[in-house]
Amino acid sequence: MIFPIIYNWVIIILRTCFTTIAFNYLSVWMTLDYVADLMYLVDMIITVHTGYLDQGILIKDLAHLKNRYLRSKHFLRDLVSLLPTDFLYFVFGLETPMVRINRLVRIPRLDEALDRMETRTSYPNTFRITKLMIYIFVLIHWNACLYFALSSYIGFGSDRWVYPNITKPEFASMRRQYFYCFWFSAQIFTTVGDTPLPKREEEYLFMIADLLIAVLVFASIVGNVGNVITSLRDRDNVFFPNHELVKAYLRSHHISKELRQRIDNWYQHLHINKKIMREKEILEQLPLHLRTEIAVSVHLPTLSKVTIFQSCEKSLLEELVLKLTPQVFSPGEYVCRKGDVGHEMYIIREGKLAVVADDGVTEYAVLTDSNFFGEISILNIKGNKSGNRRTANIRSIGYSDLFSLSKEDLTDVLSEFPAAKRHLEEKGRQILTKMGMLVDTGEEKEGEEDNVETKINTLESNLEILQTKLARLMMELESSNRKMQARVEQLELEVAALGNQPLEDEEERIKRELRGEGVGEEVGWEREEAEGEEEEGLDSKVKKEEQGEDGNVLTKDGDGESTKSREGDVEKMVEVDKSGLKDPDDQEKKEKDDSEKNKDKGDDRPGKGDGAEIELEEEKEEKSGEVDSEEGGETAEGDSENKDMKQKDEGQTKKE
Ligand SMILES: Nc1nc2c(ncn2[C@@H]2O[C@@H]3COP(=O)(O)O[C@H]3[C@H]2O)c(=O)[nH]1
Repeated sequence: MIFPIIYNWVIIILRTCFTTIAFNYLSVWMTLDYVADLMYLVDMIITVHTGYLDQGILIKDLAHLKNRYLRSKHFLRDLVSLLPTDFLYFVFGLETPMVRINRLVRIPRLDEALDRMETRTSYPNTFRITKLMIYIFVLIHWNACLYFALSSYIGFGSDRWVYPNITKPEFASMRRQYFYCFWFSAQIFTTVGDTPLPKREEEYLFMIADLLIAVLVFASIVGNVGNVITSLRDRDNVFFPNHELVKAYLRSHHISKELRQRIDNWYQHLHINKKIMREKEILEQLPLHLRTEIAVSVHLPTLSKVTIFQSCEKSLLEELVLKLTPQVFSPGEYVCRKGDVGHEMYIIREGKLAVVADDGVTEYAVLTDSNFFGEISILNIKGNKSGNRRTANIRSIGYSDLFSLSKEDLTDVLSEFPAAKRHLEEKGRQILTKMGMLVDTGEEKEGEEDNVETKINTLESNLEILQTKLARLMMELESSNRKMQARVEQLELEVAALGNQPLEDEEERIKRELRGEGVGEEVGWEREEAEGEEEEGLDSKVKKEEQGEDGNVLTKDGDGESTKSREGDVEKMVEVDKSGLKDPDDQEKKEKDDSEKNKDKGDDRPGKGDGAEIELEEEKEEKSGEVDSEEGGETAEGDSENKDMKQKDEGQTKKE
């Protein structure tokens, strides 16, 4: 649309005012006219098919788009600009191209096109200046055309102000006519003041209008050019630090000429080699992902040449690239000095640097592009005698273009990429060994540390096992306490109840009772109930602990070995606990066995009616005897078992 609109704006007025030009190239104008019209038409079709965003969603439905366009004011404007006014040629003749004046109303579309170009172009300032030049040209061109038309109206050569007589050969040519008028018009607008004085009122009016345009419109256009130039300078200021300010500062503080010279050279180097120091600031407004992409495409080639980063994953490089700060060092300048505390490491982007002795002359090594240095003092290498202090002086030989990476950023990145860390440390260790600044216990210490770690882990798991055991033992203790208490209470009751019986009988009964032979149904049952309750409680507790949430309490730490060993422990403990708890079937079986045993033995203890409970009691006692003897070894069986139990019972009674 830029072409047809500018064409119409320039040519229609030209052809209207300069009739010779219009007639001499009539066929050209006619062709171009209809090409421009065709473009106007195509533009309308394209506009109908151009989707738009509605709440972030691209609307592409043709019927909807058509409807929207037909209802918009743009459609009216486009339609007016394409009305076939050319038919008026038949009325006014071909010498009146003014009939096409409606083509000019498409001008807003030109603005739109230029705005879009401005946001897309990589050279916005050049574009802005070009746009302004076009506007100025069109303005002067219109003025020139009108001047010629006015001169024609007043009469060529009738006074000094108007265009000279075109019958004179030197003013007759078409080109002369146009150039003269354009020059005259430009002179008025720029208010150079070298124009002939107007003679007639029309001439005065023309001059007044022109001067007003010059003051208001032209001045604002020229002002815009000024803005463009200022923004160009601002751009430079953003790219490069403001040298003028620094210069003024140096002068006001009477800085030595030599230092000032060095600073000037540094600035010159930046400008000549287009070194941009404020990258971070410039790209700050972009979202992070775009910034990363830019930084990666700009700096990745340098980074991937650095040995330590060659084998690194892209993600590490991407993380790293955003943290790099560009720095430029001048010839002879020290990047770091031996003994200083290290805060950052450096990657050489371009330039040469020397590792120099303290005398500043002896060079131990020269570091070039894609090398790095300054890592030793920030890596906390074990056994490094110099700690966090620089181990060497590094001096820039020429101008050096470096990337610096702060200690914090490096630590952050390396914590996620241990391979790169090892590589860096290895290189640092090599240098330190060469210099004799590494305490060789570094490796052993590492081994020791590993050892200590394993020990701590084992201790921790053992502690857990012990805690579980302790919990179980505590529960058992509590349970036996309760048993004892119940028993004592029982005995007290019995003593009270039998208070009136003869002392000898009483004594005999208590003795029997203490031996665990029981005194009768009631007591036996009571005791059994109490114990049963306790056992049930304990049983469920043990089961709960045994199973835990996932069916295995001891798999919590995910350590296979320790889990296994602890499982063994649990089994033992469960056995221990179960010794006091009976499975009903087992109990029945055992009861039978025991009664048979008693029969065989011809035991004179009370028969089934009285003795069943007492036997149960005994069994329990037996089991608790097993608990006690569990850790000691095997449980005794048969008679010996009973004897043992009796002894134990006696012991227990004594305790009571
Ligand atoms: N000490 C020493 N440092 C070197 C040598 N070559 C390169 N360097 C680097 O110089 C850097 C000086 O600062 P650091 O001690 O932090 O880390 C050092 C190394 O990265 C060398 O031969 N000796």
